[in-house]
Amino acid sequence: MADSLVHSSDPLHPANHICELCRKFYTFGWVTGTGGGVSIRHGDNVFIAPSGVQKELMQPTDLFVMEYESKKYLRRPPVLKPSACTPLFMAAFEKRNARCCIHTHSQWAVLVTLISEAGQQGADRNVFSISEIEQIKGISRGGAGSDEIAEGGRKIGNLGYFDTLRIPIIENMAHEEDLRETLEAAIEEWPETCAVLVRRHGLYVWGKDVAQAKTQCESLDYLFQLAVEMHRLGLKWVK
Ligand SMILES: CSC[C@@H](O)[C@@H](O)C(=O)COP(=O)(O)O
Ligand SMILES: [Zn+2]
Repeated sequence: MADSLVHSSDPLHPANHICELCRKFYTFGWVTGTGGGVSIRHGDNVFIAPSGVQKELMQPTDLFVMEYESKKYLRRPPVLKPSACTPLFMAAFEKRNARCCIHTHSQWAVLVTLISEAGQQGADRNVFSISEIEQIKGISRGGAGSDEIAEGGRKIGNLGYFDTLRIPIIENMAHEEDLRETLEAAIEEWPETCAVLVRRHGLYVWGKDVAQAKTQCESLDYLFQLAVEMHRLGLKWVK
């Protein structure tokens, strides 16, 4: 029974999808050296990678399956432990109703947290901000991604070219799971963000589905790399 939870010929089945995404993300330098990972909430269950493994070599049978409501594991591969990122993935699922959360160790993400820490791109060292770059339009307000205007007139959907993208930065801790409290606080404080940067560590980004989480992760990494190059050229991130 437990193995049937991860056996499917459908490439978009979460067990297959997580393995395929990690193989792809490895080529971007996002999940190398066992760092990073992907979790998908599908139906009543959450699919989670094991801890300390080469994410690019995972097989569907390596995955943990947790029942979302009860938080009970329906499938626990022998010997392995669930990813240390699990509490952080769950924070995105619980606080933003996300269906996919990606954690990268992107060097571009780390570099923008270091430049911000040095205060060389604006006074607030705990926020990455950038404006008037076309790729900003690839980022949703809060991981919603719809184009409607929410009740009460609060804009949702994606940011526009003339909007300033702001991503909160939290300080790294000795252990991944210790980041949960500050990550949750950042999600609460920044209702429009779909991501949180972890200083000297990487990025957590989520979406209403895998496609939105993936495309936002790609857009953010593009913006982080551009920001580093802009900094090198002495250009300001925010006009
Ligand atoms: C290179 S160790 C990286 C880990 O400490 C952590 O930051 C991470 O991203 C992956 O944790 P894991 O428990 O292996 O899924
Ligand atoms: Zn990490």
